[in-house]
Amino acid sequence: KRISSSKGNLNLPPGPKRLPIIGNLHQLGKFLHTSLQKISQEYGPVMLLHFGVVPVVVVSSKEGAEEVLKTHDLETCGRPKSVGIGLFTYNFKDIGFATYGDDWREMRKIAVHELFSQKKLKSFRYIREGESELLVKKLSNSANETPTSSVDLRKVIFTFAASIICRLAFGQNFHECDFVDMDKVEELVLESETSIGTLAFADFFPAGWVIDRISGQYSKVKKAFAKLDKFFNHVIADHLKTGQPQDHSDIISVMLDMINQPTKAGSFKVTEDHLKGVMSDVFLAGVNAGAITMIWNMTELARHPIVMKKLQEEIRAILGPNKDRITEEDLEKVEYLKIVIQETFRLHPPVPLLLPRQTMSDVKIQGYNIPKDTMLQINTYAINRDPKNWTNPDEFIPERFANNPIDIKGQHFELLPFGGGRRICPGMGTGITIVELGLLNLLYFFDWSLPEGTTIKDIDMEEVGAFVIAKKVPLELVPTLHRW
Ligand code: HEM
Repeated sequence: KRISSSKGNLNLPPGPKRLPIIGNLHQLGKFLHTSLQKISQEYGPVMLLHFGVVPVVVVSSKEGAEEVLKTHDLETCGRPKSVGIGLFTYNFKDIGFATYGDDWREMRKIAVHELFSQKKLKSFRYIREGESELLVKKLSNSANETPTSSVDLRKVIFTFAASIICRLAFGQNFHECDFVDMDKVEELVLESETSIGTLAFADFFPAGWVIDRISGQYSKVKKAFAKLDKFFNHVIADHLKTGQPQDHSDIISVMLDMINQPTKAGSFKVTEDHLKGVMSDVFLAGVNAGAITMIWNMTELARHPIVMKKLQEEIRAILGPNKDRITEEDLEKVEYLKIVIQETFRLHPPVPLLLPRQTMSDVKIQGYNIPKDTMLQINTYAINRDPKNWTNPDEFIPERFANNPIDIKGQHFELLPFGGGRRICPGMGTGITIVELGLLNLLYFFDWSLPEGTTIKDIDMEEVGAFVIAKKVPLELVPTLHRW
């Protein structure tokens, strides 16, 4: 659908000139968030581009984000239907890419009730604390090796995040499970994420599907999806095998029950696609974003030894020496850790463009007319580094958040790592707890150094990803058990 100002007197946002068919695709580099940040520095905080023939309005200011996510939340909380995304979302039957409406509302309600409510958050505490102890045990073994060697923190952290998410959402204890190799879980997540990126982008090329098939991309994508789908089938089969229909202990059992229940004509009917759609969201969004957040935190700390030292001294002074284990009560005490995480979210928002929105009626954003059915992207990466909002925006300075009311919960539009409005991340509480608990364990029990012969300059900061942006090169650090 084209948007043009020729009909009526629409005050459309400015934007770079586009070419026929490909629109502005040729002006976009490898990463959308950084390319769009650069273009917005020339064309302003609300601009109109064309991805192929699809018009896209990009918002890169705090004020614009507030207008979209607060003032016009209801008019803008649709999701564009990218054909490619349909595969991994089981035909948009998930939560993240579901069209705004009754299905989305029902699915989100089930997820909040079964996964994210305060009650569930409390009752899953033993899972998170237990997995943290395993994390410490595993790293202690590496730290005790002589000569000392570095660990691949990406692997360790992904396994930690995946074990927690899969136990609380899928009721699956991966340490005792024979159908998934925990050491390869990060491969499964990252392959799927890359595939989703390929698919989402292929949509914008007029002959995208054809090009993809020729280049072999599509077969890779299909393989990644088949692996993920097989994993979900195993989890479901496992639930049916142990089948205790009255035991509503996890979201899978609850949804399986709903699938089998008769429903009144016209009312919402849960199907296997809905179940797998939610599994896909939880597994990919939950594991990936949480693990990546922890990795970026450890990366920035490794690059800033003074901050690392201050943080570890503070944590150890507050918690006291020789603790056997960290509990979630400890999280309340470690203020400096919270602001380090906040500053890392600012510099490395794991989902820099949030998920795309779509206007459901004509709206005005920052005085510009945005017609119905227009795709909207909020560039939080650009907002997070906007000198109008932050001094020395490219520097890692956690102290900027000390005695500062700005938080990450969607009410402060200059910092939106979990998005905002009605499509705000429902896993925010779970995500924050996993990240804080994992980092607190890593930082209380271990001292960290760079592998021998390397310096801070060798830490590679290159990014990779589509919707979720990760550190490309795994982070290798040497753990040493802290001696009191
Ligand atoms: C540090 C961890 C996490 C970060 C940074 C994060 C970030 C985000 C962001 C930015 C969005 C898009 C919000 C928007 O469009 O305004 C989102 C949506 C979503 N996230 Fe998260 N997330 C995290 C953890 C989780 C976890 C642990 C889960 C589930 C287990 C989860 C499930 C979802 C779902 C289902 C949506 C779609 C919501 C909707 O469209 O209604 N996320 N997340």
